[in-house]
Amino acid sequence: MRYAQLVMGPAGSGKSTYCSNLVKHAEDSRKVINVVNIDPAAEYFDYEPLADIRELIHVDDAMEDEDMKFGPNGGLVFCMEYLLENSDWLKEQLGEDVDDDYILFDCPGQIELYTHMQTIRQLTDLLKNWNFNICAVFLVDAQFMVDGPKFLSGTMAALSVMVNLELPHVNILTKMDLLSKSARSKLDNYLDPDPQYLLTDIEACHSKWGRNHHRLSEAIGRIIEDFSLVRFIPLDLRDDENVADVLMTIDNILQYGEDADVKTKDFEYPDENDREDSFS
Ligand SMILES: Nc1nc2c(ncn2[C@@H]2O[C@H](COP(=O)(O)OP(=O)(O)OP(=O)(O)O)[C@@H](O)[C@H]2O)c(=O)[nH]1
Ligand SMILES: [Mg+2]
Repeated sequence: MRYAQLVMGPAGSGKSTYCSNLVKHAEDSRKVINVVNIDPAAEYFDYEPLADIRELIHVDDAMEDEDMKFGPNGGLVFCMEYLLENSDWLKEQLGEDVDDDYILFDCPGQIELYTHMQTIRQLTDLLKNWNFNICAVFLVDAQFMVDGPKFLSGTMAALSVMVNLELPHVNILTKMDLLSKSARSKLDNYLDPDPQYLLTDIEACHSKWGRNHHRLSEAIGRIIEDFSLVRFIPLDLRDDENVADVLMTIDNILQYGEDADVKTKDFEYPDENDREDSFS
């Protein structure tokens, strides 16, 4: 078996940073995690990718094509379809089917790819055929979740990804280090889902939505709570224990390491004092 996290989320939600931090975290516990970049428009990430879609096709290739004349979003969709048509390339880049391979797929930030288009789903079907257990990991910037209406809309976004991909799924709130104390405590109240609290908050925002759709918001909140549909795990990358917990949650879902000789590499533990207390 091979293992994959499909790391998704809106633009700038912290996908690439999450990937590079997980690689470092794994190194600290003498494990190997690789990252594959499948964002054809990626400009910056600080991990060494196992494979990089930009070597197959770059979004500029699609945009600069005289006949196609794509804009950035159409170009992205074209590139993802091109990747699927050239899946042999990806298969070769992923290498031999080695037991306990662990790969993060750093995805593009256009959310429509996950909420209603089929390309990512087709990609996951391919990965399943190649013996991968996959966990969908959906990242949302915690700063966009700290008031009632935003929390509701972030929850609905996560839900549409879950419905569209039908994969084992984890939602993560990123950039927890940027929240103020008061924002953090507000978020804690939402995370322990209490639709009533959320509703009161939505109403307190005096939004037209809150006034006109009180019962709808309440119903959505209740459905989400009753069916335990959407949960978010907060992640502060500065906190090693938090990172380890998140990774363990995902590994349990993937059934990674259950009966395995987990792949390790010789690695010298850094001196505790040398560790930087920063998120990257
Ligand atoms: N403070 C803080 N900043 C973060 C964290 N994660 C990411 N960032 C910053 O947020 C910005 C976007 O992070 P990326 O990791 O590039 O986000 P992304 O989701 O890969 O972005 P796209 O690929 O453009 O969609 C960068 O400036 C990061 O340094 C975090 O946990 N804490
Ligand atoms: Mg990125």
